[in-house]
Amino acid sequence: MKAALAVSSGDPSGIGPDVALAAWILREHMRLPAFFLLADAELVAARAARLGVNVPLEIATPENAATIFGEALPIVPLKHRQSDQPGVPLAENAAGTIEAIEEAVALTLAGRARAIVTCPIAKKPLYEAGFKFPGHTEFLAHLAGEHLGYAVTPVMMLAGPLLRAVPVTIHIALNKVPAVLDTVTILTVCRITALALKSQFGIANPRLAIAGLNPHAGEGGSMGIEDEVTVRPAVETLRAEGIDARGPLPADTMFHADARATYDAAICMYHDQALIPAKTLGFDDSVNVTLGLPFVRTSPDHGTAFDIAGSGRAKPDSLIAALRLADELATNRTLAT
Ligand SMILES: NC(=O)C1=CN([C@@H]2O[C@H](COP(=O)(O)OP(=O)(O)OC[C@H]3O[C@@H](n4cnc5c(N)ncnc54)[C@H](O)[C@@H]3O)[C@@H](O)[C@H]2O)C=CC1
Ligand SMILES: NCC(=O)COP(=O)(O)O
Repeated sequence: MKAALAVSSGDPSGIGPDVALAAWILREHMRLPAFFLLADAELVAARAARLGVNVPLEIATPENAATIFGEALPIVPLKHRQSDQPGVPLAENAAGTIEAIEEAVALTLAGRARAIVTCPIAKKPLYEAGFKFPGHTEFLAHLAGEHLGYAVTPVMMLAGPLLRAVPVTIHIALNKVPAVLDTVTILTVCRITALALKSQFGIANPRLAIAGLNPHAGEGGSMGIEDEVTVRPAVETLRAEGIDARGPLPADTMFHADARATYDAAICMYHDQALIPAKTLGFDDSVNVTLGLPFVRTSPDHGTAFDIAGSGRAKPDSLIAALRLADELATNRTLAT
């Protein structure tokens, strides 16, 4: 029997517990891979009662979770307790939120879990509790780097049926993007993306469409120089390496259907350039994947949705897509090694 996926419960005041419970209820109908939830079991029980769903919970180990999964939602309990206050992010819950992510990584690296699926975290309560990373992506890269003994460059990909989009810069203020963006970073992100598309997504010759930074990809330098000075040299180097890369392309005409048919991933220069088209085209079924790690990590594309936590309105679709994609990528990774 395959090991189960490790699901970190995210900010417990958000919809992580809601969508995990809903996904478990749909496990047979949606043919979901087995997963266990790293969580405070009492909080999950309280949330299930609040939502009025009848989900048997069973305290599990990573090893027996896959066996339990058909009959009960396996909970691998946290050391830290968490308080069930949907919609009210609490710094006091941060320790458990961080523990769940760290434990998911440790279990996956030890081969005790198949891959990691993270439910959403809100950054602010974590920062208030001293968390130093902009988001999961950077934290997971840090944990992977500690394990490997060298720095890891994580790459965020939003993967959906209609679009794969990769932001080169991630969680930074827009006014910092031009200074942070450089040719080497674009090259690294594109190489990691091309490799992952081949080895994990089964695309033999991945085609990358690389966006410019400025309107009209800089209009020949008259609307900004970064497209010519920073992006174009990266595209030329990638092409010289045999990677099918095009750009810098005007971002505004990259995402309509005919344009999307010409590439396998859009490489974007900043967070919203990638995430706006990704979430517009597939809010319910896109998945946030971190490439470049020594393990598989996926996540729903949405955030904590504090406005609907505990109300029964949270849709589990993106978590379901994340569970499926984690299972598929873990299989492909195993086959590749
Ligand atoms: N992977 C992660 O950990 C992510 C965390 N976040 C964090 O989430 C927090 C809130 O972010 P927002 O920008 O408000 O985005 P959000 O995705 O949490 O919510 C945006 C809107 O979409 C709705 N929504 C989100 N998920 C839904 C679902 N599954 N079913 C039905 N409706 C849903 C919400 O109710 C809200 O109206 C922030 O602190 C952000 O940092 C945001 C994205 C990803
Ligand atoms: N907007 C995407 C996002 O914030 C998710 O980031 P991460 O927590 O997966 O790094």
